[in-house]
Amino acid sequence: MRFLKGHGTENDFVILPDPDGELDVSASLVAKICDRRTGIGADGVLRVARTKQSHEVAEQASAAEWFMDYRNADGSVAEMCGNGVRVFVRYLIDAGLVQQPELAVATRGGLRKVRVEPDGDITVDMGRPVIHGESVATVGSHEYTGLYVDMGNPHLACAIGDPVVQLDLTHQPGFDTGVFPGGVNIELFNPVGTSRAVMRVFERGSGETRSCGTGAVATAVAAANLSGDSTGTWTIEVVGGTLTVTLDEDTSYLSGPAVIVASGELMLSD
Ligand SMILES: N[C@@H](CCC[C@H](N)C(=O)O)C(=O)O
Repeated sequence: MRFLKGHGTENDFVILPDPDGELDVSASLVAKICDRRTGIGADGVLRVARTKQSHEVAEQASAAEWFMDYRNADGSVAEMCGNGVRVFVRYLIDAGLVQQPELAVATRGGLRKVRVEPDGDITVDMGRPVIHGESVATVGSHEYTGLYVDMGNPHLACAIGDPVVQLDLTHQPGFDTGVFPGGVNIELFNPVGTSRAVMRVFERGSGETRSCGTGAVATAVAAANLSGDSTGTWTIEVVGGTLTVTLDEDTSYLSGPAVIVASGELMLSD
């Protein structure tokens, strides 16, 4: 099985090209691939499939040739991955599968329009964030109140007083399973000056990662909400780099780098 490896601000992915829909990618195979000691190591897997051959998203086939079949490191599926879709498009361009700098990608969370910028950064129209109110995350003995933001996938973005760099995120933070029965991605952030935040994230299905695109947008939404805004451009500093989030009346945009760093033949099997 051919694979590539890429990352967006160090949120890293194994890419499995599957243009003819031939791969049987089970949850256990994904977990083996993502294992950082016995596999390739990644936060998730991006299977590159044709939308028309993918029954889950077949209704998007008239608008998007390619479907980003995203899996978390534990093998679970997720609706959307903001950094994943940027790396996915970097792969499509590098592989010569698309030529134009603007295209739509099918995801379980719906169609996402993507643009390759002249400087090489990749911008995704992430859709309109939906705010569902407040909930609480627990890290160690500390409780942090945050905003439940739906980005196609669920997020709880908490502004905290403690420096995020000092948090111990080696264990799953607590959350209200009544509010998030399917789990949640938890962002903890420190607002810094105007329109900037430093963020760490504990992702559903992957644990702490060095960046999360949907989480960066959720963080911008929560940070803007704290300052009484709903629009503007935010710089989100993540462990693996810097992402730019723009919120406007109707939608949100995520921009940042995305690179492919390796390719090879996978010798793992189920
Ligand atoms: N890292 C991603 C989000 C991946 C999915 C997430 N773990 C979930 O289960 O919802 C991003 O960049 O958005």
